[in-house]
Amino acid sequence: MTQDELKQQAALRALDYVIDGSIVGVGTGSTANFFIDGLAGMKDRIVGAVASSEVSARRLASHGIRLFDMNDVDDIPVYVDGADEINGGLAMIKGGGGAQTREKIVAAVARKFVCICDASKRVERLGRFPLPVEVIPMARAQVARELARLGGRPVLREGFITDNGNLILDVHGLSITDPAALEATIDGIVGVVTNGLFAKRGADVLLLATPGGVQTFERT
Ligand SMILES: O=C(CO)[C@H](O)[C@H](O)COP(=O)(O)O
Repeated sequence: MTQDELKQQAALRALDYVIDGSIVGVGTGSTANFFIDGLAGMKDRIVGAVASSEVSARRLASHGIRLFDMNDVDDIPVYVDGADEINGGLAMIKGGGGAQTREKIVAAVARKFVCICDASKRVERLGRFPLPVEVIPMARAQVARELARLGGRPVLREGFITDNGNLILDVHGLSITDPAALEATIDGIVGVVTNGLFAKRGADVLLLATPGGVQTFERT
């Protein structure tokens, strides 16, 4: 079974969590794309969706799914998104697609975060995947110095501008022993918009697609 087939299996299982008559929070990435395509098959049962990126918004719209602005929405029962890494406590690294800021905003409002992944994303310890940090352009060098002081090796994502008009520094080599503490520390650096650690607001449910089937894990 290919990685894409596994991603699709996890994504389609997440359709079971969609609540009729609700506005669905939708993530970004190749796994989220499979979810969007599946959601199209039940679009008459939902009110619409809020997207965590322009690219997901376009894909939702292409299926005729009604889009809502986050500022007009105060209840999102379920948010479905992928991850770059997820640990046993359902803390994640996200932002491989550079969308972590909007993803965090939608996830913050959502009552339930359903993470959809193929088995390669499940790790014992977060940090092999470089941590994406969204940075205000004029603060790039200053933030890079601070991240280096934390033991990381920040690398500018060349040619990439976020949906918010900012830059991404991908930070290699961080030792992430306490994801929530590091998330707060990095967010405290002046000029950082958000970082890709989702520990304060981790997933509530992980749908992990393995060759043997989709396994469900719930936050305890
Ligand atoms: O955080 C993300 C985008 O910012 C994605 O969820 C993450 O990069 C996983 O992507 P994919 O489903 O393509 O493996």
